[in-house]
Amino acid sequence: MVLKEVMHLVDKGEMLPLMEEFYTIQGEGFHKGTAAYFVRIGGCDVGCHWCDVKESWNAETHPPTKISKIVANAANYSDTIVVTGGEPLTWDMKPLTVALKEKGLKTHVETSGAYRLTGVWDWICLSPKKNKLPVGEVYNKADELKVIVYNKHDLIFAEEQAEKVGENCILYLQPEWSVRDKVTPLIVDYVMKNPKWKVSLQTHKYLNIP
Ligand SMILES: C[S@@+](CC[C@H](N)C(=O)[O-])C[C@H]1O[C@@H](n2cnc3c(N)ncnc32)[C@H](O)[C@@H]1O
Ligand SMILES: Nc1nc2[nH]cc(C(=O)O)c2c(=O)[nH]1
Ligand code: SF4
Ligand SMILES: [Mg+2]
Repeated sequence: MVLKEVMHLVDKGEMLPLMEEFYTIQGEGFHKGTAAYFVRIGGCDVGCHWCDVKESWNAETHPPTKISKIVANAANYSDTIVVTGGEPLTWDMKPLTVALKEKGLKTHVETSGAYRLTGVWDWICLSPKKNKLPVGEVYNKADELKVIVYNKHDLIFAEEQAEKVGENCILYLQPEWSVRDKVTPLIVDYVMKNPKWKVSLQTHKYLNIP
């Protein structure tokens, strides 16, 4: 295919820069402990200094891949597909998610919400970032809010973000991995004092799985 054609298909969400795919256990949030197939889409310009997957940022380093291929492969592994990145909402998620739903698969997304919400989702994990706040309807549509805590100021940010989500949205505080020993006690104390919040850990990192 010529480059222009590929770029056009990526624009339409018919092809996506695929970084990696893997069958694992959802490590974080409400569905932690549940087997799922992860599809990691390249491209993100949010720029979190502690991001644990910086290799995802530059979309040009990840091959544009037809969604039909992604879907056919994913269906072999699990009935639950977690789309992550990078920032999946950089791209139009409608074609991918419609195709996954047509196969009877459950669609979950991990997103910062920094770009317009596209796609048909069974579960939306919104993890807002201070440097590029969520936009539009994602606050109302989020099933879980997962705020990463790097320092104590992030608890104030978490409360501000919790004001914006729907009343049934489940609220999580997750330690930033590199400072987990320092911030986990803060989170534990905060959750006991403010029990509308729950703790989320990156359990896959403790299990040594992807
Ligand atoms: C790599 S991001 C990709 C999806 C999307 N860009 C986002 O940030 O939600 C997947 C999840 O990992 C979280 N995360 C990334 N780096 C982390 C770190 N160092 N410690 C804890 N959580 C982290 C993000 O906040 C997000 O909830
Ligand atoms: N096991 C596992 N669970 C996860 N939950 C969210 C992840 C992500 O990077 O989006 C992730 C991940 O990378 N691995
Ligand atoms: S928004 Fe997500 S992928 Fe992008 S830098 Fe932040 S944690 Fe990493
Ligand atoms: Mg991860």
